[in-house]
Amino acid sequence: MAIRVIVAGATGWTGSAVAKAVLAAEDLMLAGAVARSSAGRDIGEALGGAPAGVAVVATVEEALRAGADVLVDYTAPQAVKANALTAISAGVAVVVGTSGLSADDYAEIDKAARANNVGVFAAGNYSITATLMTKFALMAARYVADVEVIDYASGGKPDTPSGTARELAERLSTLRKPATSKPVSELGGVRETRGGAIGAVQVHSLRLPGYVLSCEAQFGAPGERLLIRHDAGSDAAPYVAGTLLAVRRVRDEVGLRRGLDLLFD
Ligand SMILES: NC(=O)C1=CN([C@@H]2O[C@H](COP(=O)(O)OP(=O)(O)OC[C@H]3O[C@@H](n4cnc5c(N)ncnc54)[C@H](OP(=O)(O)O)[C@@H]3O)[C@@H](O)[C@H]2O)C=CC1
Ligand SMILES: O=C(O)C1=N[C@H](C(=O)O)C[C@H](O)C1
Repeated sequence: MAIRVIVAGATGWTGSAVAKAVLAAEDLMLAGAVARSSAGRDIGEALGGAPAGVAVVATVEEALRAGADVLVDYTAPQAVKANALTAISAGVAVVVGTSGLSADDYAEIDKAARANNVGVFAAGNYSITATLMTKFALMAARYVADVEVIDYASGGKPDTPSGTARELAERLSTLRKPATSKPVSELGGVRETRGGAIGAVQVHSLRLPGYVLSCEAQFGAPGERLLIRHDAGSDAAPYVAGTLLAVRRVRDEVGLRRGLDLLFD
């Protein structure tokens, strides 16, 4: 039987690519589409194609009324947590694409998922090459103590750091050896220029026209540096396959799992 999928943010840059892929996949069924400004329209037509027989609704609560197995969220940082908790409390598994959630937010989502016997999957970045960046950086962190993360995005990105950088810093923190640089708290001058700490890793976010989203882990050792970097282009296609992989696997476990690499191996 096809997996019934609701896409929240179905008219957006990423959500529209995911919704089209769900409509095209034989083992998936688009059970709902959420977006406020297109509410009432057929999602196929809203995306510039043939009618799909699914009306866009303004909220996840409304979409859940038709029944679903998995909610995919590509909305906005201020909407994603409530959407995820709403789906979880209805017993529906969740794939989180939207960025902006903190470690505390994820702990709350995990607790709710376990209480409701539901699976949740989240990845700061569903692209395969971005996931490889994280994997390679985690490998390097086993051998090199000093690492900082730099996050580049367009000026309009509403959250900082990016979901990609946040997840990378959180995961590097789990392997982090003591840094050799002076502690930020002991520095004179403008301390904010040293970035913000996520776990044990300093993260620096640049917001400039010309970037889509890039993320790099910079490792330093005496006399040398290693740069591991991912650059996203202006097409949402790289996120689709990873998102659908998570949709197909999210109901296999209870509670939250984070990082697309967990599904690679
Ligand atoms: N993990 C990953 O690999 C990736 C993560 N992202 C993240 O996904 C998120 C979305 O990015 P992007 O696709 O560029 O965003 P867009 O702004 O292009 O699209 C957002 C979509 O969500 C809808 N939306 C926004 N707010 C709400 C709300 N409160 N309730 C219901 N629907 C809402 C919008 O429609 P309307 O305004 O009409 O409601 C629109 O359909 C961002 O946080 C981004 O960082 C993006 C790409 C990859
Ligand atoms: O806001 C975006 O555009 C993107 N955000 C994601 C993030 O916050 O890491 C990743 C994606 O490359 C695009």
